[in-house]
Amino acid sequence: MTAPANKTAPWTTTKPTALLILADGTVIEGKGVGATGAVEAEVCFNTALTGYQEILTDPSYAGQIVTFTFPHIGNVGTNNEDIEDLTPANRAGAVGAVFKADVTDPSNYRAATHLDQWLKNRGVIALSGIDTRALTALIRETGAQNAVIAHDPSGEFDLPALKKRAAAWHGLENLDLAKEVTSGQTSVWTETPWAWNTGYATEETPRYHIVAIDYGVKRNILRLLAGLGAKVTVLPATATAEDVLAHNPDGIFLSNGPGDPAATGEYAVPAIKKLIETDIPLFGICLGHQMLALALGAKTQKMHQGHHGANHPVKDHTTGKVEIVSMNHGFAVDSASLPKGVDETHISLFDGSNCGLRLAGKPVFSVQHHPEASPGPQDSHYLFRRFFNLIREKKGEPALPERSKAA
Ligand SMILES: NC(=O)CC[C@H](N)C(=O)O
Repeated sequence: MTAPANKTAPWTTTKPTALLILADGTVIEGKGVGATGAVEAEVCFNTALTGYQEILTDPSYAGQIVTFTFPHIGNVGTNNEDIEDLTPANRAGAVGAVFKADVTDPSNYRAATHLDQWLKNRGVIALSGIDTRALTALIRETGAQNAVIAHDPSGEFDLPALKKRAAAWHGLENLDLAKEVTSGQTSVWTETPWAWNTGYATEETPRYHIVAIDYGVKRNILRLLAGLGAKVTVLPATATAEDVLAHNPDGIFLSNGPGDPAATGEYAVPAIKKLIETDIPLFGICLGHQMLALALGAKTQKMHQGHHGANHPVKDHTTGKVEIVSMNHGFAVDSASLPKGVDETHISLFDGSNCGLRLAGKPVFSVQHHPEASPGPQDSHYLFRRFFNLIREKKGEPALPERSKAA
């Protein structure tokens, strides 16, 4: 396969100001956007049609460069609301981005900052003007690639040195990034929940207490938990089972997050093992799902190209319903390794891979996809209600319908 460089693009009649250098030495030339410098990361592609700001600020993208298959990125600018990492100061999220079209001036009433400036502020290096279809096809054929993305407005690059860096980068396997992106301190989530997100009227006074372990949690997860009537205490990734139980929670939530789930085996997995011994309802999303599977004795593995998009079909075996979901993962739970007593509840209809599990006889379940969306369809919001119903059941309260009229 030839390099998907687009050397005839108008801005490259002089020198390219940004490069994407794959570990195999392929050099893709483009126009620099955002921060300058060079960084090693894994390149993946995301097929969502909307939500570039939420995608770029999803802490699960730490250590990754996102190639957007949607060609026009930046046209609605950026704002201060569509940010998914918990503390903006952390600036956790993708380290690089690849766009097809040049970034235009924003045209949207919510736009506060031009994408170029916003990427600069966050330290994200991007390049535009390449054939993203060809790059996506290359990733689909050869798998997610280790690479270096480099931006220098002078167009002066030390190519041999950058190629060396790309080839030498260790990749995401065995890499623990959750500890790096966690907000790192105990806090109570206070942002006002968005009632429209829940399908139910927001409860005025929280009736339940949920402890969320932050491995790189997305804001919309916390909003949805709060919107269903919970006070949410956020604990750092390294919280022990004792730290969690000291808060006397009605429910425990394991968040999404970046890196290799198997690399969290020293702190997260042992804590989760203890937490599932209690009878407290527990719900995990994405990295939280993968770590729960590890705690139950299953295995996780690196995927070929991963799932990154907002249009993936997933089947819920417990209801027979198909939901169109938001996805962002490069590792997956090996269904064949699920031990007895652990049921596979959801599968991807793209490749049959595991997308959910539940522990027989315990109020414990998790999913691989992103029911909080942001961005993406809200088909899976019912999973939050499923979690709350486990809490309600334990308290002797009647179950809420899983699906509101809107869902
Ligand atoms: N969104 C997530 O939590 C991602 C989980 C994990 N880092 C993966 O890539 O599979």
